[in-house]
Amino acid sequence: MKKNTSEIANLKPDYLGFIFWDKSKRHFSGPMKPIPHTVKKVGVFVDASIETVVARIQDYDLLLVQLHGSESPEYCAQLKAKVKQVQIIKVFSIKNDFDFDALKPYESVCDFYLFDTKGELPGGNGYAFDWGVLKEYPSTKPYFLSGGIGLNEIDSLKEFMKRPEAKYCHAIDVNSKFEIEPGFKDVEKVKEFKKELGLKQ
Ligand SMILES: O=C(O)c1ccccc1N[C@@H]1O[C@H](COP(=O)(O)O)[C@@H](O)[C@H]1O
Repeated sequence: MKKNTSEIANLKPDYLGFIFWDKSKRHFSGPMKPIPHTVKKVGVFVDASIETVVARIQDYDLLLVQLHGSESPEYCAQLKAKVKQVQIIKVFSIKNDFDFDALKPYESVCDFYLFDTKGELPGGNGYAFDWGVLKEYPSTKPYFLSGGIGLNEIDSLKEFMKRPEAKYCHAIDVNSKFEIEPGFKDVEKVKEFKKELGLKQ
């Protein structure tokens, strides 16, 4: 599968994700080219064993892991105990509404939340959820906003960022809406996205 990770890394995003779920069209394996040291590497996993996650962290010097499956709070705590320096992003998928009580057991065992759209796949579904749901966000933990975000969402993103519920929005996560084909991103589109949002080029 063709990938242009280096070109995207050269745009200096804060984070760059590598998908280690082997059923994904974007599954990453093999050698990883060096990327700018300011770009934090994130490993994306779906119900992988702790041993597998630890092995990938060591293989690729991952600084964060993004857990897209039904990983329990105990799983997160065990993982954290093994790799203390690695930050954990626990993903929650939202359809029309969301019971924020589900976050409570994760408050002390992960570093970030990520809100994605519930779909057929555990991630990478390519469509957005109604961010209005986040009006009820009860936590002060920083979160990633994700799920089908593309150039068409620029205006609504700008509106969202003005709302109180965006206070703890730490990063905007993009994926399939910027692809020419799975795993191969459109560099010009990503540049445009950054420009439209007033982010450093
Ligand atoms: O992209 C995938 O194939 C994937 C598979 C399994 C788990 C997560 C995956 N992608 C992540 O999903 C979110 C949302 O992506 P999209 O914008 O809806 O395409 C993002 O964090 C991807 O890295």
